[in-house]
Amino acid sequence: MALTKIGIIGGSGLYEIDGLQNPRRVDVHSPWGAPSDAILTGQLAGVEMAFLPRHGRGHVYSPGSVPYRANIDALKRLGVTDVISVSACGSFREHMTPGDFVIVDQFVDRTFARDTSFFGPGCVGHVSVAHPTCARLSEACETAARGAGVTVHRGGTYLAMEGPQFSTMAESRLYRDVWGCDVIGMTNMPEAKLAREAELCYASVAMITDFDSWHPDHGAVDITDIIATLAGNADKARALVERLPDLLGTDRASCPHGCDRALEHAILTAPEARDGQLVAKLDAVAGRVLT
Ligand SMILES: CSC[C@H]1O[C@H](OP(=O)(O)O)[C@H](O)[C@@H]1O
Ligand SMILES: Nc1ncnc2[nH]cnc12
Repeated sequence: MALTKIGIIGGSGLYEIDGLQNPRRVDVHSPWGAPSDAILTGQLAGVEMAFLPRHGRGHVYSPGSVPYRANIDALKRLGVTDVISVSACGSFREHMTPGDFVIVDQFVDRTFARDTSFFGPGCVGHVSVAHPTCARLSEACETAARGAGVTVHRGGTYLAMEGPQFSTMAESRLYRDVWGCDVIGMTNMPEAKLAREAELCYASVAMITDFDSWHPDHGAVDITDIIATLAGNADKARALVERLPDLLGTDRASCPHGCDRALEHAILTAPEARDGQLVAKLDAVAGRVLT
């Protein structure tokens, strides 16, 4: 039985968490580059925790320049077993209002200028992302959010856009009316795909800040409105995080949905045809199946 280590990736507005015992900032060296920031580690109610602000402290990285591969590799390297992504997002649904949280379970990936995989020439791997989030971890996030008094919606499709500009009204209506998406953000892809490649359970907590640009009564998305909602959302996210250790426990059985075995039959490149340099970089992410 492994030990639980909860990794929190904090999005816009969530740059710190508090209350950790033995807090330490760790600079993790990853072969995939420098992570967004030092990773804050410690324990909460006896459970190991790691916190990484996605955009870095001071919000340095734009959604397209976040070092997603380094971030996921660094969390894996630290022994994280469960990743909870916390993100600001716009809503496409009347009943999902600013201040509500959505436990995302599907994505439409419209990003196009990011490194989307740890695998490549010399080590080709294909994982399934049909179910890109972990139902067990999502359940814990829903329970934690309800316990924290947050209005929470279980299940929703997140449109991941490239950004950094917000959508046009035509795009907003397309994503909502034609594609059936529920929320929109700029960061959960390729993060969720990379977490699956790294055999990490991944859940996404989307914190609504606005109605994007489709809503006749709300007009265009406005960054000042978003910023006004972010601080309250971040306090709720901290209250959610505080409840996770009790829900997940210290001992961790293997994932009932197979997230931690995603690479079992994923690598197609024959051992003798593999690129040694790439295989070396994959030590943390895929060492379990490559050695
Ligand atoms: C704050 S406005 C747009 C910005 O907020 C979201 O960031 P994150 O997903 O890291 O919370 C969105 O994706 C954009 O990056
Ligand atoms: N409307 C929106 N579109 C994309 N990312 C967002 N983050 C917060 N609100 C957003």
